[in-house]
Amino acid sequence: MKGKLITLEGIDGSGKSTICRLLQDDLGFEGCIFTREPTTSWFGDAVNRALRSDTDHIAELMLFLADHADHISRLIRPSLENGDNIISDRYSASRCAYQGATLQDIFEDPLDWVRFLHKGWTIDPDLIILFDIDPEVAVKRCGDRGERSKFEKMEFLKKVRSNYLRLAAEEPGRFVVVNADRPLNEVQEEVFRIIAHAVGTGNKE
Ligand SMILES: Nc1ncnc2c1ncn2[C@@H]1O[C@H](COP(=O)(O)OP(=O)(O)O)[C@@H](O)[C@H]1O
Ligand SMILES: Cc1cn([C@H]2C[C@H](O)[C@@H](COP(=O)(O)OP(=O)(O)O)O2)c(=O)[nH]c1=O
Repeated sequence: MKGKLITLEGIDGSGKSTICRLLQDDLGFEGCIFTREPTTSWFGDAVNRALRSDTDHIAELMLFLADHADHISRLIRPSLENGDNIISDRYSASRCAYQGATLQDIFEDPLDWVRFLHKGWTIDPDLIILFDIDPEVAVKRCGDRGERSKFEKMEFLKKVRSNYLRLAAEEPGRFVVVNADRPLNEVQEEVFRIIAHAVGTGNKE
């Protein structure tokens, strides 16, 4: 693999998509490929359909995994082999953190189980930027988005956040934890610097 894979992670409302848009608009990162999970393929459509209904949590996980497998074979692997750098708004850590929370009544350690399900076929990111924020702040930022999604409930997001922090603690070499509860320009400055350093663009914005 010649390119670098960088993923942006965090609870809903942590500011990932906003930073992703800013990265996409910045000339310093114009050589990067921008992508996301859930993807925009029909697998991603199926995932979004599951998210809008009361789909069984195991079934939902399997849809997320199918979307991930398709994402890897169609875009991630060929792009990395081609030497392209990739920035993905959510990736496998979202599954460990979110499904590690939805499945907590079924498994003793659902995070570990979900992580295991990726082994042997996924491509691990070179760098995971975790946008860390108190769910109270993130939910306030989302306004009425909070009413619509079952994933934007406070207690649930607290569990998701703690799962993310556990992942980061277990793999400190791969994760960078960014305090996302700061003015946008400060978060942007830090994230741009981290990514520029990782992909070697020389962009110091
Ligand atoms: N640093 C920030 N400070 C205040 N509001 C922010 C900040 N970053 C993003 N927002 C706002 O918070 C909301 C959620 O941000 P978004 O980027 O969609 O989060 P995510 O993609 O992580 O769910 C948006 O309305 C966005 O404009
Ligand atoms: C990629 C992924 C997302 N999700 C959740 C996080 C979000 O609540 C929802 C949709 O993701 P997304 O569209 O990225 O939401 P947001 O922009 O609000 O962060 O799906 C999982 O539960 N598991 C996963 O593997």
